[in-house]
Amino acid sequence: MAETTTARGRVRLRAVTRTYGTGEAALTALAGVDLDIEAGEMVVVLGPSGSGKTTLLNVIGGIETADGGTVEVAGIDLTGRPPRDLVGFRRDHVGFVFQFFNLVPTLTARENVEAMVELTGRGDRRKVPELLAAVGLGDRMDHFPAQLSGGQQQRVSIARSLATDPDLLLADEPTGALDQATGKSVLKLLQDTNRQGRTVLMVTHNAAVAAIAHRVVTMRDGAVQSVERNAAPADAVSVGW
Ligand SMILES: Nc1ncnc2c1ncn2[C@@H]1O[C@H](COP(=O)(O)OP(=O)(O)OP(=O)(O)O)[C@@H](O)[C@H]1O
Repeated sequence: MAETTTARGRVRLRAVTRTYGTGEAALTALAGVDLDIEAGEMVVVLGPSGSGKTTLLNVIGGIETADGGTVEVAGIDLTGRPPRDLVGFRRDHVGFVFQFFNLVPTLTARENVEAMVELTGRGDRRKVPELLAAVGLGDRMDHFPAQLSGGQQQRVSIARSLATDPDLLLADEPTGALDQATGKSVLKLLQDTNRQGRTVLMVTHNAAVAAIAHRVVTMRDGAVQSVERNAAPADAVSVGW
């Protein structure tokens, strides 16, 4: 898999399509998406339910394959490659954050993050406590997910996604299950991550969150309806909803 250093964290989509099902049951999730994301950008994707936001994120993250068009992420051509062929791509380039955290309930916070290092062979197990401290969980590392609040669990999941040092962080409704104050602190963490140079692409229903983005992509019916640039992205702490 060839890549160049300048391409780290960059995304290029051309005429990307994705349909689920066939015949009368066919559902077009992506209907020809063109989108470029530059390395180091924070991009927020808005749009009504069913407009294709999650599918877009999954195609970029190599969790799903586009049926048509071209997909290039971090300088790697993913076009037509099935998810099973993209294990190495995901491991080396992408971090995922989900709405419901997806932590392993039988592992502590520290073990959840360590498991990612073990599974991928990337990152440094000795740095896991440092990572958890950086997301504000220095004193909760040995707690199990059920002993943590939703916001704390999301912090663990962000630490886990950063443990492999990804070029690109993909976050699908990361604040969707959190109250406002907790959600804001998670947003701040994602913004800090971006400010350290990592590309962040975040899907949300919450239009207020778009204020922190460099660019806001609005999806409708599987296509990009608009792309707007924020002249002065807001600090996550100042966002309210
Ligand atoms: N695995 C699947 N099988 C069949 N249809 C699917 C699948 N995943 C998504 N779809 C359909 O594709 C369309 C786009 O779904 P997607 O989840 O990408 O939208 P979304 O904008 O993220 O929606 P939401 O905001 O509700 O999460 C929807 O009509 C959805 O029902």
